[in-house]
Amino acid sequence: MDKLLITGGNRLKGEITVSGAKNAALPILCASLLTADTIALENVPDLKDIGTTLRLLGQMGVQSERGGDGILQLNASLVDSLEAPYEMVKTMRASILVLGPLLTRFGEARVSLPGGCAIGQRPVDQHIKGLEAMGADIRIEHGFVVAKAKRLKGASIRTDMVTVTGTENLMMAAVLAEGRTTLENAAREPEIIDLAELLNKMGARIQGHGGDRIVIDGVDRLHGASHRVVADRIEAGTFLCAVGATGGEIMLRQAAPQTMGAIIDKLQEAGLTIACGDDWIHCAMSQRPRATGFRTREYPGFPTDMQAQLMALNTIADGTAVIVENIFENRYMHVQELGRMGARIDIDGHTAVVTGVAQLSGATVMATDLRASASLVIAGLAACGDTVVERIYHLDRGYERMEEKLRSVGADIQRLTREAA
Ligand SMILES: CC(=O)N[C@H]1[C@@H](OP(=O)(O)OP(=O)(O)OC[C@H]2O[C@@H](n3ccc(=O)[nH]c3=O)[C@H](O)[C@@H]2O)O[C@H](CO)[C@@H](O)[C@@H]1O
Ligand SMILES: C=C(OP(=O)(O)O)C(=O)O
Repeated sequence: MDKLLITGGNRLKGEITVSGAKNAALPILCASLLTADTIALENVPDLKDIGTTLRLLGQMGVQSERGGDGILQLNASLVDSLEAPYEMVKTMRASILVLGPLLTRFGEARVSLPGGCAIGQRPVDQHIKGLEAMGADIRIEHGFVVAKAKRLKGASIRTDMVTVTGTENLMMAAVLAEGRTTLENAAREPEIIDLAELLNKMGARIQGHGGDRIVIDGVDRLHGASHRVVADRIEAGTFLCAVGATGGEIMLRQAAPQTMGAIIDKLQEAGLTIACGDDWIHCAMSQRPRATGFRTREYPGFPTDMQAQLMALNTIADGTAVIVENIFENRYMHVQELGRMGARIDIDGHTAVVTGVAQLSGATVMATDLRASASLVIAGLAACGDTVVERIYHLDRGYERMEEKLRSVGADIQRLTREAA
């Protein structure tokens, strides 16, 4: 298993190009199931989760090809399997996003229930409840969601909580349903807007995306389209936290600062100097970070996917920060590992109290999930001495060439491959 070896202490300086958003690209790839025409996608990041999704779609019969220009073409005219097997779903919960598209276009789907996960239970009951409201017959059989419907019918659906992939699944199901669907309490994340924009280019009739009430008028068929995936706000935020922790100055190119309001506000509170243009973010840090408490919330609140990274910054801040994780019940797996590097963090339920220390010390630590891994990298960059981050396959799920990007701005970080490790 690959590891990262980081020698801390280097200030970061230079330019990084932000990749396309994993969490926008995953539902968008699944949206290719909605039409027999070709979908052409620009800015799809090269990630393990993208590879897994392409394999999942491939075994259903979707053809995909990435051209020399980086554009990914998907064609779902020859779909001959309507099943998402456990082997794939277990490594990537977003596989549940094939459920809505398969059911609405083909009238049938068999998708393995996602397995247990390090950050919490993450049930899919709201996806199921919404599809049932649209007339689907859904059973849980042998660990699979088995769904059938002649043609889905538009419905008024209010989810019990705000769910990102739930909103995406139901939105994709509704585009080919008969009549109007209204999604109340919908998620407002930029990735939902990105998906809705692609679907509208394909001929869907969606309004209100970006708000908490999305109205979808079903159409009989969708056609091909081209789309550029929105920039990854979590990747960009992770690099900003890294500069906050090491000091220095970086320019992020091809970023989407307009999707990062809560992240930028908090990092400014922590002492970073940040300037933004339409698609760039410049940030500089020349002082010890200030302790910055926050509560994770649905968009436009502070994202849970940035909680671990901003916590890492707080471990070396001046003062004490109170952090509350409101979205997932078990998303503090990084705390123990940060503690091995000298961080002082007390957990009580959903609340973490972080008392900044003057310096972390490098250690061997284990990544437990995607953003936990990113927090350990940030801590390693700021620590004195060597840090080895093990099990970085989690990191590879969601960060494109992270160590190369960090090395290009002066970090001392290298990947130890299985043979070398
Ligand atoms: C691929 C993708 O986009 N993943 C993101 C998505 O995950 P994901 O879409 O899985 O997260 P949700 O927004 O659905 O989860 C929010 C909360 O609702 C609960 N819930 C959700 C659905 C449901 O049917 N029942 C239920 O109880 C979840 O357990 C969680 O406590 O949004 C999360 C919250 O911003 C992010 O951390 C993930 O990075
Ligand atoms: C939790 C995340 O992803 P997923 O929903 O794919 O597990 C994430 O991107 O931080």
